[in-house]
Amino acid sequence: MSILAVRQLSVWGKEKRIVDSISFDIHQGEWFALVGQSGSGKSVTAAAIGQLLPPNLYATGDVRYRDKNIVTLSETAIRQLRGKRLSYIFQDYQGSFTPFLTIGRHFEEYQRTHLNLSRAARKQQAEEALRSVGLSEQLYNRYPFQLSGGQLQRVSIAIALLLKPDILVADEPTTALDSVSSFQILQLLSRLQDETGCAILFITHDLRHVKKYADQIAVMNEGAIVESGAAKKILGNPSHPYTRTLIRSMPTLVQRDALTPEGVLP
Ligand SMILES: Nc1ncnc2c1ncn2[C@@H]1O[C@H](COP(=O)(O)OP(=O)(O)OP(=O)(O)O)[C@@H](O)[C@H]1O
Repeated sequence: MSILAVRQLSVWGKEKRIVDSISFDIHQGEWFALVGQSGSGKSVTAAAIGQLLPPNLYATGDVRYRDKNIVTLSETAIRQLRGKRLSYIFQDYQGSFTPFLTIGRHFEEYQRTHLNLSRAARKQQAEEALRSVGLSEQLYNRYPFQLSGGQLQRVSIAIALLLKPDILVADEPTTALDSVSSFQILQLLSRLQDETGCAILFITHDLRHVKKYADQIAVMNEGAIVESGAAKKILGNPSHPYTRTLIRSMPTLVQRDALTPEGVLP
């Protein structure tokens, strides 16, 4: 059974339709990748799901989470859902932090909104969460500027997973990181997904990440989904010309695939 069922979701701007009646299902514990070139509508789709669109855009259609259309939930209801059941991490992790608040205060704000815990329990929970993403609990008292990009993205993951959501929306979470940090963040997400059983909606234009981690993919082009299904099948045998072009534009993916088991080109 799907945990999130997206049906005929469209996103409209003033002058045009940006996302064009797309449908897909995400199942419990699944890594679902939404892929496509820059500007194809991935981020707007992710934002529409949690009612995070900027004011000049609006969504129509159905996004079912536990039999509720969450696109039409009230502001209060969607706030409760976001964070508790549906969490987000973003490419721009810097933007998620307030420079003059410590890491601990960022946890606190989140905990106070969603939980009823004593101060000591909040601190203990935050320190455990920091350790779960491979960070020292000493970062609790530090300010965002004292952490590296990779560390800050780890903190946002720790906060996003604090309440054990059913779905984590990860919108290009590694784009702003160097390749070593990106690799570590993806490994971390994969481990935490195994541990928590959450589904991940992973937004990316990098098919190398998809190849390694995704169970299912949907390929977006100009606001529409042109092809979707099991990641292995689509990457191994794409049927849509756009998907084929996307795969061809990833030289390392093609080259690695083209190598024989001995590591040479046939
Ligand atoms: N606030 C906005 N107002 C008007 N148009 C917008 C707005 N935000 C995004 N768009 C347009 O919607 C389209 C899809 O943008 P979106 O950010 O979803 O693409 P994307 O596939 O996520 O790209 P990227 O990989 O570069 O993040 C683009 O043409 C973009 O210019």
